[in-house]
Amino acid sequence: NLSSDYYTKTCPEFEETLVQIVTDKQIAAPTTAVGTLRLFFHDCMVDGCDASILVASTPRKTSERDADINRSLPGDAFDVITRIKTAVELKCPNIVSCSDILVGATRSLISMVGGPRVNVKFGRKDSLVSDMNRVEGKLARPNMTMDHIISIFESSGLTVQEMVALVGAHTIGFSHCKEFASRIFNKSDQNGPVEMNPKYAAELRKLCANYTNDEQMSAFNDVFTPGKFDNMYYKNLKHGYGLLQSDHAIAFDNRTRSLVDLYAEDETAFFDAFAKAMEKVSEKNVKTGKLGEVRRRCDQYNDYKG
Ligand code: HEM
Ligand SMILES: [Ca+2]
Ligand SMILES: [Ca+2]
Repeated sequence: NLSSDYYTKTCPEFEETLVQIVTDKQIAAPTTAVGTLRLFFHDCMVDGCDASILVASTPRKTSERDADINRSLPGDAFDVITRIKTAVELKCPNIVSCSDILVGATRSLISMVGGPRVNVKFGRKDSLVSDMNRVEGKLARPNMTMDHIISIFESSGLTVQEMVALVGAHTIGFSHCKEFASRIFNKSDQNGPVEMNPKYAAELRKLCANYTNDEQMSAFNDVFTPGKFDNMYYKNLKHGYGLLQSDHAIAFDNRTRSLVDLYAEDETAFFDAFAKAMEKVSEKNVKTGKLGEVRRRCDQYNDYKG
């Protein structure tokens, strides 16, 4: 039921408005792209792309966005979606869903930071549910085993190949020190033939020396080209510049190594694979028809009584 011209008749200004706002926001706040890409991924892995992650908690119910793993999602990502929704509601009220806005914004931001053109379709409805308890087990964590991480992607219908391509998103953005502290402060989880580059590890120890007091401290996921969507992430892994334990591990696991080699050699192969996998993520399990609604506010269901 999704289509690329879903809003052509009902909201012809949707795309132009979205691109304008996304562009202004990314220039004013350059971390918008990374935050929005992660927000998209965390929405879509939990019950499909349905803006379940945008709903605010109420005194009665803690929503997805307050699940532990989602707490670090940056405000700028939520903000760009709110801005687009507000502008689009003025032009065509009650037509464009929040889930379509999140998907469209992510697509535009990826190409703004140098990534591939992703062809996304529209027509998703927004969820009638957002529950922090639905998040557990659907998103991988950096210190999980490769078996566990693969099984999480597979239970969402994603292959090992798609997983390796999607994690290439770590070519941009940051991770807080606590996400990789165990790797740099006690060498407990080095599990590849290549260890973390010692100079890199020393720099990270310096950066994160005070991380238990200063929880905001974070490092670039891709130390060489942190703001550019390219295939540098895969090149880094092979030389011990992977930041998270999970990043490092995919370069040396038998099931994933050859794909890392391919994407490190051939950026076009990575871009094609990333775009295809992202399209798949954006379409799986989406709600259409009566299974959802077009929210008037992205952070509230339409029947919200306060
Ligand atoms: C093995 C699977 C994955 C694991 C274990 C993982 C884990 C993480 C962690 C721990 C962070 C740091 C969060 C923080 O400290 O604020 C992060 C950041 C990020 N992740 Fe992943 N991730 C995975 C896959 C993905 C995928 C598939 C995507 C998107 C398609 C993605 C997109 C991002 C982005 C863009 C950031 C940077 C966010 C920012 O700078 O605000 N990740 N990831
Ligand atoms: Ca969702
Ligand atoms: Ca990069």
